[in-house]
Amino acid sequence: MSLSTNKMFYVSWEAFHRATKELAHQLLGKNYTAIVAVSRGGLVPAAILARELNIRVVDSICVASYEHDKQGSLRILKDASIEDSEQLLVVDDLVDTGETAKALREHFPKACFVTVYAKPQGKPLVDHYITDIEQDTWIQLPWDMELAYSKPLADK
Ligand SMILES: O=P(O)(O)OC[C@H]1O[C@H](OP(=O)(O)OP(=O)(O)O)[C@H](O)[C@@H]1O
Ligand SMILES: O=c1[nH]c(=O)c2nc[nH]c2[nH]1
Ligand SMILES: [Mg+2]
Repeated sequence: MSLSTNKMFYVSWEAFHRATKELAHQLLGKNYTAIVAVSRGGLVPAAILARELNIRVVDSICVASYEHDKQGSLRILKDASIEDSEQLLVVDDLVDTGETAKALREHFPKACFVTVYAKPQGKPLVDHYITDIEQDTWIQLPWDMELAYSKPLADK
């Protein structure tokens, strides 16, 4: 979905860290040996999961999506050098329409695909996620925001 919605779900750094650690709990003991972060949004949860699961092999796949192009088209700007396997975790911050996840699943068919947030349309494409978000809601991630003064209610 696009940012034209006015329903927002604001995520603080702490909330993001807490949710990603919860994701790490779900994945603990499954013996994943490598991570591919889906850049850019997947870089932050990938670092947290790598630390919690003690995974030291971390790579990235850099993608760009086209809004006006046909559905499902995703350009790979830089591929990962890690081979697809059942021990590979592919990490993104969120799944929305599922187009990114769909393309990456085709790219890494054996891997486990995880996100922190999932909207209904994209949910069937992820193996693990933590928080459900409504389809018409925009997730405001902490790296896209800054602290700002807020007027008292009485002055608004
Ligand atoms: O399920 P979808 O509809 O495909 O949307 C999900 C993707 O969109 C966002 O990335 P974006 O393409 O905005 O780029 P970024 O990660 O570089 O910010 C997000 O990080 C996911 O990768
Ligand atoms: O920051 C973001 N929030 C979202 O809800 C979203 N959906 C796709 N891409 C997104 N980026
Ligand atoms: Mg992304």
